[in-house]
This record gives sequence, C-alpha cells and structure tokens, in this order.
Amino acid sequence: MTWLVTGGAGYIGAHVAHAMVDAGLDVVALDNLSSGRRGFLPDTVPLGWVSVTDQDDVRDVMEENAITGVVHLAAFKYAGESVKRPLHTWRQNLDGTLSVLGAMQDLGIDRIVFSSTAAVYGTPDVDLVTEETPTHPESPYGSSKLAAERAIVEQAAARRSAGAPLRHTALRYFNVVGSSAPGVYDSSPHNLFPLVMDALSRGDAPRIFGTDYDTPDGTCVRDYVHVADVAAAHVVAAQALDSGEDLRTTYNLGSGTGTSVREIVDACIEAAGVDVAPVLTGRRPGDPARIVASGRRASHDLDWRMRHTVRDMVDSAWAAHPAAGGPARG
Ligand SMILES: NC(=O)c1ccc[n+]([C@@H]2O[C@H](COP(=O)([O-])OP(=O)(O)OC[C@H]3O[C@@H](n4cnc5c(N)ncnc54)[C@H](O)[C@@H]3O)[C@@H](O)[C@H]2O)c1
Ligand SMILES: O=c1ccn([C@@H]2O[C@H](COP(=O)(O)OP(=O)(O)O[C@H]3O[C@H](CO)[C@@H](O)[C@H](O)[C@H]3O)[C@@H](O)[C@H]2O)c(=O)[nH]1
Repeated sequence: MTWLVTGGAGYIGAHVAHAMVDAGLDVVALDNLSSGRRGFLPDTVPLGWVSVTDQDDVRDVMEENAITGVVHLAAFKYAGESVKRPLHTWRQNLDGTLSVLGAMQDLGIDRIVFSSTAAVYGTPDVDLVTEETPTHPESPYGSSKLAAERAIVEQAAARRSAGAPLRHTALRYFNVVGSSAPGVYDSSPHNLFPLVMDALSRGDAPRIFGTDYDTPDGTCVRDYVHVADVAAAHVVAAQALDSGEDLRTTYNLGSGTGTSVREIVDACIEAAGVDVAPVLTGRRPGDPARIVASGRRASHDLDWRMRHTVRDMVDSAWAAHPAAGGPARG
C-alpha cells in the first residue's frame, strides 16, 4: 500500500504526510511547489515535482511509485483571491481533480481522500453546519471544490457500473491553523494567522477586515481546527479505505465552536507579548459573517476529536513561525 499525497509539500499536505509516515504508511508526495516547500516533507518521502493539471505526469508518478491510494490536497485555496482569478482557480481545483481521477482510472487505483472545504456552504443560516446543510458556495474557490466533489461521486458511480469501484470520501475542513510537524508552518499570504504573525513579527499592527458584521463583537466568526487533528483524520480515513471499509461521501472537520477574528488577533498579540492595537479596516469581499460546523459524523467514523484548544493553535503557530525562532526551511 502506497499513498500519494498531492499538495504534499504544502502546509496541510506536509502535516498529512508526516502523520501518515508516523502511522507506518508508505507515502509519496506530488507537488508543483507553487506554494509548497520540499523542506516541509519528511526527508524519506519522495517528491514527484509535477502539476496535478497534467494527467500524463500524474499517471507517471503514480505508476513509478506503485500508488494504491490518493490523498488529493493540491489546490489554489484562497476564497478572496479566487474571485479575482476564477479561471486559475477552476484549472487548479477542478482540472487538477479530473487529471487525478483520470490517472487513477488508467491505473486501476481505487481509493481517494479529497480535501474539501467549508467554503462549499457559503453563508449558512444555521448555527451548526452539518453535512446535510445545503451547499451555496460564494466564490470560485468554493464552487470549484464542490464541483470536484461531484466529479469524484460521478466517477465512482461510473467505475462501480464498470466493475472497477472507486472508494472515496471528501473531508470538508473548516479553518485549519497551528503547527505540529517539525519546521512546517502556514506561509500563506492571505490567511489570518500568518498575516497577523507576520505583522507582529515586523512590529506592525495586524489588520481586522470588517467590524460591522452581525456577530457578538462585529468581526467574522470561524471554526478553527488544529492541523494535527486534521492530519490525524486523514490517517484514519486512509486506513479505513485500506481495510476495505466504505466511508461517507462527505465529512465536516469542524469543532462546533466559533471564535471571532478579534479574539484570534487578541490571542496572537498576547502570545507575542507586544503592546499593539489592531488596525480596523473594511470588509474583505467574499467573507461569510459566521460559519461553524458540527464534526459529529467525523467523530463517529474517523475518530475526529478536537485534541487541541485555540490557545494550542496560537502557541504552536507562533512556535513554528520563522520569526519566532522556528526553522525557515525551503
Ligand atoms: N488552510 C485551510 O484552512 C483550508 C481549509 C479548507 C480546505 N483547505 C484545502 O486544503 C488543501 C491544502 O491547503 P493548504 O492550506 O495546505 O495550502 P497550501 O497552499 O500550503 O498547499 C497547497 C499545495 O498544493 C500545491 N499545488 C498547488 N497547485 C498545484 C498543482 N497544480 N499541481 C501540484 N501541486 C499544486 C502547492 O504547491 C502546495 O504545496 C487545499 O486543497 C485547500 O483547498 C485548506
Ligand atoms: O489579515 C487578516 C486576514 C484575515 N482576516 C479575516 O480573518 C477571517 C479568516 O480569514 P482566512 O484566514 O483568510 O480564512 P477564510 O477566508 O475563512 O478561509 C480559510 O478557511 C476556509 C474554510 O473555512 C478554507 O476553505 C480556505 O481555504 C481557507 O483560506 C476572515 O474573516 C478574514 O476577513 C482579517 O481580519 N485580517
């Protein structure tokens, strides 16, 4: 059994690769290093340096490494940016998934864990999003991820009819933060945690986008989950598929608890031990006011638990940040 982790040199993918290796699984990574770093991966994990959008290249990597299962994380992940770059987003997220599915079909690979997102739900009008909550993506990012989920389901149906079943699941992560793998951190130029930490480490004030939302403190509320817990759910999913179990089509990886941007920024400032007030600016386009999920289904089937607090998330993210003494590898 050898698992291919696409996007394995990225922030979450590298955590998944480390967790799978630690669990005794054989892992190969595939990444074009557009935002990932070779140094994030364990040294023992081979890297196929190709794009998921090139089906022939993907198939070559799979064939050369006798891949038996795929965790597909490679994607363009920025909801706000995707509004400005819809074609790029659809190419990376949908075309990339179709290439992966095509290469898997060519080689008869029969199991896939797909990296999906809370962004498929848009702005839900429920306190706790479940997998049954209607999907209304509000950005090319969310739409392309939902389309990729659908492509996997339809391809599985076709393969079942053809007598070559594809077992699959999509994990819809909420806001993934923190760090647990050595030297691996979120270097994203658009997400809250890295932006706040970058600003604080330069001695600048972090920015809060929007203070007039219909939320308790006026700032957006999100469901923050620790990347170590997210990675652990992938290990359980891969092991379940390896042992022939069928999983549900979708699982939310959420905590059931909402935390505001203001609370996160204050916690980061406190952890940094600096005396600075955030700059309050206008709303960022495409941001839902509040989205918080129930992780009940995943806790039942994938041993999904929040083993970390928001404080752990902030502290571990700081510890891994290059400016806070973490090793900057690349
Ligand atoms: N970070 C979050 O909070 C969050 C939440 C929900 C879902 N997700 C999903 O998790 C996955 C990983 O996100 P991340 O936070 O680690 O982002 P990331 O940008 O660190 O990782 C993405 C990885 O994919 C690689 N990649 C991008 N396009 C590629 C291509 N065409 N071919 C090969 N490799 C390519 C990048 O180089 C990078 O290593 C994405 O699918 C994202 O949509 C992330
Ligand atoms: O400097 C900053 C950066 C962000 N924010 C706000 O912080 C919140 C969270 O933003 P961000 O960290 O960019 O996360 P999301 O836009 O919620 O999206 C993340 O979480 C989604 C799942 O919920 C994933 O699908 C996406 O890939 C991932 O980028 C939003 O209200 C932002 O407006 C600020 O106020 N200041």
